[in-house]
Amino acid sequence: MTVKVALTIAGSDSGGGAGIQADLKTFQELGVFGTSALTAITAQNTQGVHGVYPVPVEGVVAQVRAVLDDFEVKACKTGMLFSTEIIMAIASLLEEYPPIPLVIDPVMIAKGGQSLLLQEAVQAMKENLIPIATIITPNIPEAEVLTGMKIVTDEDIQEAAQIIIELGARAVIMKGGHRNDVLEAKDYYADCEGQSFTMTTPWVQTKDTHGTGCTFAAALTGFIAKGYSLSDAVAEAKQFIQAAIEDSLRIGSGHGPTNHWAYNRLKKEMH
Ligand SMILES: Nc1ncnc2c1ncn2[C@@H]1O[C@H](COP(=O)(O)OP(=O)(O)O)[C@@H](O)[C@H]1O
Ligand SMILES: Cc1ncc(COP(=O)(O)OP(=O)(O)O)c(N)n1
Repeated sequence: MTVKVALTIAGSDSGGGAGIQADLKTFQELGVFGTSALTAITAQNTQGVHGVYPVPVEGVVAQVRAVLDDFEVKACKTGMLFSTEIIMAIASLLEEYPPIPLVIDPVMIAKGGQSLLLQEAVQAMKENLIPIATIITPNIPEAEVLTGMKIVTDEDIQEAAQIIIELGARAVIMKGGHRNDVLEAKDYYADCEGQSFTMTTPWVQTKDTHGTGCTFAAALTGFIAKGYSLSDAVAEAKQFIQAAIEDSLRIGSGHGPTNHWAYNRLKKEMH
């Protein structure tokens, strides 16, 4: 069996629920060998982000280059990118290598309201990174920033998805975790070939949702690295995050992390 390798380019969450830590835990659970390039260190726990310390751009580039020069990376994910400089450097670096499926989680603001992407960097993300994305995974507030439109209804979600595809992404999944008006966790997938579908799971009443977006995008990246089609990878990632939210770990005093072991536990129970 050949081990598949995935790369995450993201920030560190000292609390272990989001960022690089969530990505690597998720890759591990999927049997994918995780490699990483840190863009920033955050002092973070379940109560919030207490400090952000960006890595110098040459350090980010050196990490990505070290991984890509040595491993056959099957899928790459970006998370917290923090600045225009880091975004531009990563976009041009990735173009030096043979194309790798690229999952962009356009991380902007943490649950506690702290900024993980400088406002001025949004334009660089739209112009330089989204056009090379295999799939981008915005939550509703991120999709509002990327499209400049207010998103309330299902029709708004579909319209915003089209705008994001027109920015150059091959596919988009609009995550529904920020919709308070629904009893279901509804995510909408659309791609540049005209395929679209909605994935719905029961809404879990919990405050332990720290890192849901990172974990979902990491699972998607892991399944792509394993060779799943984009639509199958999205569907399986949805199962992964649903299990991780349902089987809460109840650690920390604020918004606790999701349970990265839960998907495999559930699979074992089913067999
Ligand atoms: N309380 C919940 N119950 C079930 N699924 C949820 C819940 N909150 C978020 N999700 C799911 O978790 C994934 C991440 O969504 P979201 O929380 O919107 O991302 P982000 O962490 O980037 O804000 C999506 O698949 C979403 O539907
Ligand atoms: C280092 C780091 N990266 C990303 C995030 C955002 O994670 P997300 O999955 O969107 O979850 P919440 O922060 O919204 O709970 C982060 N917090 N830290």
